[in-house]
Amino acid sequence: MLKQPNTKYRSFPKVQLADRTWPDRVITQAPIWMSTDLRDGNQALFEPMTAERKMRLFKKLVDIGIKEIEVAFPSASQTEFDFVRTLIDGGHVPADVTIEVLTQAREHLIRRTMASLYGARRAIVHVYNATARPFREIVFGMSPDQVIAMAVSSVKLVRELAEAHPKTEWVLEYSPEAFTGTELEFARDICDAVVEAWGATPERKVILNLPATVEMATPNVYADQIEWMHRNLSRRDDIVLSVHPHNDRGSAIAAAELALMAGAERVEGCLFGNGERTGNVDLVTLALNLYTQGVDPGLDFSNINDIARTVEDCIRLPIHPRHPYVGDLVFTAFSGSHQDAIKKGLAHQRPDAFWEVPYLPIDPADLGRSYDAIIRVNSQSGKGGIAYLLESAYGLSLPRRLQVEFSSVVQRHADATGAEIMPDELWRMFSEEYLEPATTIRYLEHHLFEHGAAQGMRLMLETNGRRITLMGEGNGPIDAVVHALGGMVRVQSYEERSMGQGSDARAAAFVEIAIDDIPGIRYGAGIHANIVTASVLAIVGALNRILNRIEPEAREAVVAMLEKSVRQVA
Ligand SMILES: CC(=O)SCCNC(=O)CCNC(=O)[C@H](O)C(C)(C)COP(=O)(O)OP(=O)(O)OC[C@H]1O[C@@H](n2cnc3c(N)ncnc32)[C@H](O)[C@@H]1OP(=O)(O)O
Ligand SMILES: CC(C)C(=O)C(=O)O
Repeated sequence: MLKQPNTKYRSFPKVQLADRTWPDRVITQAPIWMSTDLRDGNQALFEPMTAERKMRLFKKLVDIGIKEIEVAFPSASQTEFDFVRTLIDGGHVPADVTIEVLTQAREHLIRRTMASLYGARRAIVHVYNATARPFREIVFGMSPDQVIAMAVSSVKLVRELAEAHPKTEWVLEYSPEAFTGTELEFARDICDAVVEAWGATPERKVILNLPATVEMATPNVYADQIEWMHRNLSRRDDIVLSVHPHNDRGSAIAAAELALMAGAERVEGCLFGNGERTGNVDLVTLALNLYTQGVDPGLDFSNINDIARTVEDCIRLPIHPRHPYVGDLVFTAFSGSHQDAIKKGLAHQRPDAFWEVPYLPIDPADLGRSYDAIIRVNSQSGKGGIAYLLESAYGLSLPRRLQVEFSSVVQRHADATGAEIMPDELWRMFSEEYLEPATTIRYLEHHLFEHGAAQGMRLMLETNGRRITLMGEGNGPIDAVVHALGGMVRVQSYEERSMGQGSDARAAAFVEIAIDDIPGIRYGAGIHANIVTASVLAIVGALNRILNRIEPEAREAVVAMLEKSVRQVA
């Protein structure tokens, strides 16, 4: 790259529009949407779509609710021409949908283009010629007046051919191609001439489409250009002002939004931003941006995954996993603080309240996406995401401090493997760590019985291959177990939850214990149909987890104390 890029590139000139009004405007209604997936999108593919794929995508666009669809460049090939004929002759165009086709401003191409449309109920004929100086001078070798004459004579020819076929409702669209690089006065003059040549009226408007054929500047400059045109076109009431942003600088969405604020009423683009080079503006993102501001886009993306798969299959290009609203990863949080906030936000969100879940600009359910995939766990995840996955996949809700304890277990595993951890893997780790820890002391069975005002507990365990029976009593089962264990165990916290519902319901007990003279506090968990059994399992589990972390001699000392308890009680 150059050390001094200013020797090769220069900044885009400002538009003289000191009293611009668009910065204060808010978009309050959806524009007219025009999909050019089957034309601009199609011309940007390794291989153009087959007629079958074009038809499939056409039907999907109709399902979404798009009412104006540019279906072909009929003079480019027989396939393109035939596709338009099939749509018309096969009766595939719904009554509320208008098909559109594109043609250069050249007589033989216009005649062929019009022939493709005869018999249509309503059709938009889209004529274009480039208007920027390099095109005028280098491509066409024409003066500005000659370029205007080219546009005007083409429009007159379309008008003449249209008038010869009055059964069709004809709409003219004109694009000064390369508008963003065209002097604004010249763009206005050629557009005014076209409007005049078509004989436009407020009832028979011309669509004037001002393309960012190449996105050349920041979006505010495009907005200024659109507002300038909006204010300076001589017959604004006879015009539907349309924009066609490309994404060369990556800001097509912003450019389209600012253009709407600046006076545009119609947007041309493609689903998920397919199109020449870096693509056309993405109609899905634009529409859903409106939706998240409370504006009905008039388009239906309730099953966005199905739309995405159809588009990918038709155009044979993948959608990026981080593409707004649709990418596989956009409703996913890997990092701990995001997971924590999303988990809390989802729990806090009421169905009838304004959407307010941190990090999620839209409710994934509105797009037919599931919450399950929102949180995923890898080495950057924290306790919140881990807890969310265990709860959503297994109905297991962990106490907060247990979440902290278990997340360090998960963290070690994630660091070692470097991979994402799926819910079944999390469950396996949780089971190994808490439900089936390596055992010094094995639970066999217990009997709980009334013992006067107290509860008595006979607890059978196995240590070193020997069965021992301990007796205890207390003011409840937990107290009785602690007593049976000789009082060396102190319960720091106890929580129980239910897992599942009805006859399948099980109890989950979580106990946090400490042992006298042994450092560390550990959780144990027990899951069982019987809550007392779950609690006993949790205490024995926690005991084992502590014993697993200490020296063998200390462990033996604890076991010896237990066996001593047997003698004392028995
Ligand atoms: C920004 C856009 O997306 S514009 C749409 C682009 N899409 C397409 O081009 C669709 C596929 N194109 C094609 O199949 C062919 O280019 C055709 C059928 C349209 C034309 O083919 P050809 O007649 O062989 O011309 P070619 O492709 O070489 O185009 C260059 C000629 O078109 C002229 N031209 C280019 N754009 C226009 C225009 N909008 N209006 C009038 N003439 C034009 C050029 O000046 C050049 O003319 P010249 O040969 O007299 O110098
Ligand atoms: C023909 C026009 C609208 C076009 O595709 C462009 O300028 O990008």
